[in-house]
Amino acid sequence: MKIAIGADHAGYHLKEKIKEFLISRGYQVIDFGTDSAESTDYPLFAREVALAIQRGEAQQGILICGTGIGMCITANKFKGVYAALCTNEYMAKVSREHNNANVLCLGGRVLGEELALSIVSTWLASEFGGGRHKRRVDLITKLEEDMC
Ligand SMILES: O=C[C@H](O)[C@H](O)[C@H](O)COP(=O)(O)O
Repeated sequence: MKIAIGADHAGYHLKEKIKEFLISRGYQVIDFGTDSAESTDYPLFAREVALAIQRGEAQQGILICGTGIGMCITANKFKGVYAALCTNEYMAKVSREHNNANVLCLGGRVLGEELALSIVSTWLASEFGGGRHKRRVDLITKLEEDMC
C-alpha cells in the first residue's frame, strides 16, 4: 500500500517521524514535502497529496500543518478525497469505519509525537464499515457529482 504524505513548516518535524514510522512498518511512502522547517504554504502540499490520491498513485494520504485544519479544508476541495482531521484514536477509527476517509490530517502544533503515531497506527488499521455508513458516504459522492 502506498501512502502520500505532505506537510508545511509547522508539520515538517512530525512528518519526518511519521514517515520513519510508516517505512519501518513496510508501507511505501511518497513524500511531497516540505523538506525543511522554513515557512511555506500548506495548500501547495495538500494539493499534491490530493492529486496523488485522485490519480491512484497512492491509496491513502497523510497531511500535517500546525493544526491540520488548513490541510483538511484544502484536501476536501478535491473530488474523491475525503480528509479527516483527527486529534485522538477514536476519531481516527471512526473516520475510517464511518466516513471512509482516505486522507488523515494532523496538527503538528497540537499533538505530541507518541499520540500522533498512535493515531496514524489506528487509522491505518481501521476499515470502512459499509452498511448505513455506505449509504451516507454515497450521498457525499452524489453531492460531488451534482456540483460538477
Ligand atoms: O491551518 C493552517 C496551519 O495550521 C498552518 O500550519 C499555520 O497557519 C501556519 O502558521 P505560521 O505561518 O504562523 O507558522
